[in-house]
Amino acid sequence: MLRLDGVTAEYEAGRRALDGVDLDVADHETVCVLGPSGSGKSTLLRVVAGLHTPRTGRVVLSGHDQDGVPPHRREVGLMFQDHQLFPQRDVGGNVAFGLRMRGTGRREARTRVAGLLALVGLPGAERRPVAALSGGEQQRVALARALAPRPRLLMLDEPLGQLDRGLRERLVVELSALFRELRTTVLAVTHDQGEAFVLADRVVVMNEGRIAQTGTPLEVWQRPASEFVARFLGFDNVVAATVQGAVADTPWGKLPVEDGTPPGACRLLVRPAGVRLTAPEDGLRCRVEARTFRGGDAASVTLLLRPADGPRLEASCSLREAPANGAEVGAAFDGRDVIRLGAG
Ligand SMILES: Nc1ncnc2c1ncn2[C@@H]1O[C@H](COP(=O)(O)OP(=O)(O)OP(=O)(O)O)[C@@H](O)[C@H]1O
Repeated sequence: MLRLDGVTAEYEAGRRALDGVDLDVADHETVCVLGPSGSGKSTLLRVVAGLHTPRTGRVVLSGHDQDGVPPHRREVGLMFQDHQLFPQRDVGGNVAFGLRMRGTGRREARTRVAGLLALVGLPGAERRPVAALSGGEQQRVALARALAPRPRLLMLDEPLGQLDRGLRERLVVELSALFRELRTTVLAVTHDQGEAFVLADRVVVMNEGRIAQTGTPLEVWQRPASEFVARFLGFDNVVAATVQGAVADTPWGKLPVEDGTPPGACRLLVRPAGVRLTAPEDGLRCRVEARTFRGGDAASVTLLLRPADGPRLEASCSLREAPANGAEVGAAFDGRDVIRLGAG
């Protein structure tokens, strides 16, 4: 459906916003682009939409090279962070805009607009002026407008950026169901990992204009390819280590690693879920330095452990088992959560 081949893009000569990006998006796939601010996520969307001309490389949509094809001929829907609604039209007029351009009949347009407004949590808002909407409401109207013409490729830049948490959580689940139902191909930029996890068939993590890793959300969370990806996902237990056989020598002592882990000096990630609490004498002896509550159904607590030697260690445990601040505990390690990271 979409292919980028060695795409580089620059706003100023010599400073690459995209640097040799290769990416394939299959029909009906939802791909989420994640990455820190300035890593090139928006530029990627702009290049695909035809709003920015790449310096080198190709953008191919449904087998057609898009070189020289203007934005309105690309059959892509794009929703920006700053949503750009038409202030002089009411909500219904905004959502119906793309439908009118495509000659959709009045009755069908009305039904579809009503359905989309209900979906984004603004049922019956057709006649409201957009100037009277809050930022979050405007964002929902922009989303409905981008969805209305059912574009073959829908691109969203932080689609739920300004909404409050409860609404985001509800909308993201509905969006994911909607994308599946409409069988739209989606390329979405988000900085919210939870959102990417729900929406994406595949995530692309970007760093300084390059793709640092791509894979299913599970693959990327379970096996971050590099220290950059691991830290971007919020993992802090990353240390220098030397792997030999089924053991890694680390500042926390000798840790088990999975069979087949390549030997040698490397950076090593210990996922907090793989740190099990024991009696102090049965593991690496640590003091509990801080506890952070993570809500949700499977309420869990992140513990910051201070070993006598070596850097601090994050562990997670259930609320019920959480030891008190200052408690002495032991830490034991599960080799399945001890991961050798690649360079880069
Ligand atoms: N209009 C512009 N003029 C000059 N440089 C720009 C322009 N837009 C983006 N850049 C630069 O290109 C690089 C990539 O920016 P881009 O907006 O694609 O990143 P991003 O990952 O979308 O960031 P954010 O998450 O903050 O939106 C950055 O270094 C940025 O400073």
